[in-house]
Amino acid sequence: MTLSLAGKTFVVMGVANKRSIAWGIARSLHNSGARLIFTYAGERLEKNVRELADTLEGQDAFILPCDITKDEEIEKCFATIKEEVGTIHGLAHCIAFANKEDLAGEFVDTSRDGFLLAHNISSYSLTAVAKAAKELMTEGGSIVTMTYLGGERVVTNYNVMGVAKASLDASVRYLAADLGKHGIRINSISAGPIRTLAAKGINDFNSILKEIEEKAPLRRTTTQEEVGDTAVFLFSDMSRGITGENIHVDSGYHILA
Ligand SMILES: CCCCCCc1ccc(Oc2ccc(Oc3cccc(O)n3)cc2)c(O)c1
Repeated sequence: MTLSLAGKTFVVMGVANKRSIAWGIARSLHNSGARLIFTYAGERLEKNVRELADTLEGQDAFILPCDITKDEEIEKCFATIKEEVGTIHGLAHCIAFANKEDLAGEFVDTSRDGFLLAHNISSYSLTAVAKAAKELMTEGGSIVTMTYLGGERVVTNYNVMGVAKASLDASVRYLAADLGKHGIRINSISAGPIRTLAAKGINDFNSILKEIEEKAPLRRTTTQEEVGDTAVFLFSDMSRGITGENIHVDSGYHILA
């Protein structure tokens, strides 16, 4: 058993720029010998993803759009991937969104639309994508999604995204129960805060980073690289006995009261 992913193909969903967690996962996958397929949402990101993919030596990345809020788009995206490569061996789901006004103030004030939007993009999209990807995982596979501590306990300002992550975390367990018989594992990585484009939507983000540097057991914040390396472990045979699990890559912060 090795961490090598040579000869295997993985779909990475959610690269926005070089600071994205999805890009950290893509780089670790590439360094482990994987072939990569990138999907992005919104034409304006295609150039970013192409430029980043071109920096991966010897990687012949396939890049295509996928708006995960539309079932027909997901179907078309995976039909295209099936034509291009036939079989995939794993998928990284690094997609979430909530309206900025729902990431501040009090959770009790969340609108119905804001609640549904956050759950549609940040939680249901995993189930929709897993259903489509399952058909291409003819040799089994491994799915990894990104979650956060705010789905396990109250983190100020995380609000509706925390409730959506709780839904995502439960989805990982129910999907693991369904997909195991097809040789498909599904797990989550709970990453400590990283300064990404998404983090710009979080009020007072800097104070959280400072608190982590002062209090986390490892006394430092989390990097895209270490999240990427844990993803490679979850995509590799080294984690063949693990499904429905969540691994905290957060310098140990979650163990503190
Ligand atoms: C108050 C919590 C501090 C630590 C938050 C760590 C974290 C950072 C980014 C995370 O990902 C998102 C993704 C989308 C998102 O919604 C956004 C992002 C930017 C603008 C906007 O209007 N919505 C909020 C967080 C995430 O789930 C968790």
